Amino acid sequence: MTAVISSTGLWTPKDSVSNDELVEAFNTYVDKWNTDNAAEIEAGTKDALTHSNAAFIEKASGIKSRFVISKAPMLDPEIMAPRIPARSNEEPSILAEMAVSAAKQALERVGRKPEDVGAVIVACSNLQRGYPAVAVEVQDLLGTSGFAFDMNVACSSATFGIETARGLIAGGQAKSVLVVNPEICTAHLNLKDRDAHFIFGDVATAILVEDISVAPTEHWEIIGAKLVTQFSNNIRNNFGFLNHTAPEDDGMHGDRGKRGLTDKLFVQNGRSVFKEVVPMVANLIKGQSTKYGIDPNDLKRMWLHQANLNMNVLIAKKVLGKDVEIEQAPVVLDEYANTSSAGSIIAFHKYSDDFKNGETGLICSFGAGYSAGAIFVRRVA
Ligand SMILES: CC(=O)SCCNC(=O)CCNC(=O)[C@H](O)C(C)(C)COP(=O)(O)OP(=O)(O)OC[C@H]1O[C@@H](n2cnc3c(N)ncnc32)[C@H](O)[C@@H]1OP(=O)(O)O
Repeated sequence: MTAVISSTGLWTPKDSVSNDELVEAFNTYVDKWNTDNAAEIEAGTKDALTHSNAAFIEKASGIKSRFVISKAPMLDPEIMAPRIPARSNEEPSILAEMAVSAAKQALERVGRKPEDVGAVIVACSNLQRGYPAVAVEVQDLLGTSGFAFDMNVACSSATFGIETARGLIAGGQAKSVLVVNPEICTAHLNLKDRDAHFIFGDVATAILVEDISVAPTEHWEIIGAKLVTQFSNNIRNNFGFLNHTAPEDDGMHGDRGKRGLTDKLFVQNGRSVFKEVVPMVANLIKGQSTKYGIDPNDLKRMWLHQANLNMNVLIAKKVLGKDVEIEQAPVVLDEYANTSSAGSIIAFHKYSDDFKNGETGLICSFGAGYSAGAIFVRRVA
């Protein structure tokens, strides 16, 4: 039983926010906060907030802009957050809607009918509710058969989802499995946190994983995959269903995070993440390449997780033993920022059409957990 990747899909929000726009809003918020708190700052009981800087953002991360679902409120210094109106239970939920848009594109690209899909996995960092599973709603909206479920491995949700789909196919549960990654990362982002306000964007991706017996002639053979996790608090978000039960935490308004920022949103020690995740991922890629008898230099492309450009350049250098050419490790985070699990899939979707029969590549995710997933693929055309 061989599972292959038959197709991918991408849904991008129409609005984009540049670093300059984001920084202007942030700095206006900072000036107002400092004015409102001038007495405490003067008395030394509060620290003044510091301006952000667009040049720093691009240099430190490689990010130039991000696509977002709710632009105006994010840039309103009085709000500094997306505003996504709640929907009634009779309307499709926003996460399901985004997932369906990406999934439809993946299906249409290979002429696959929804009813031929036997399983849907919604694999993403932030699920919008406890239950029913968003994936079951996607199944209903698309009209797929079989079953559906949600899973979350943060930034590695898509690669773990692909490998889970492969397992379902091997176990005979389905011949055609849709893995979808709707990511509204701006909603878990603290736009008042200077260290992180620039990091994330919104998007949805889809991957169609199929048994070779039903797959199109042109597809991506999965040579092999490896998943790893290693516990770390360096990327953490304490949002969850127990928040309102914590007596010491004043419900959702806990203020225990790094530098007094809310820990019910994304918080990270970016420097530590950088230092610890780079060797973890480089060793993963090198170890698996050896196992499959592939010289990493023969990989035509590595579609790496899109969190930080400098991090990707360093990982590629450790793996290849030399500086990487941009075509070999394409960048989408300049335009999309960090879109968590979707990042490496956007790169794969946008930069894979030039592959010829037999050429090999690597989809690789890494992030919170820590978690990392490496999927080695070979083009069959
Ligand atoms: C879903 C997921 O993918 S989870 C995310 C996974 N996370 C990652 O992969 C993160 C990897 N790490 C990173 O990307 C980087 O560490 C970054 C971009 C977060 C930060 O870059 P760094 O170069 O490490 O910056 P660092 O936080 O050390 O700050 C360096 C300086 O810039 C300053 N700085 C921080 N933010 C800003 C800002 N917005 N504007 C201006 N200056 C800033 C800091 O105050 C610091 O100043 P100092 O040297 O005077 O103390």
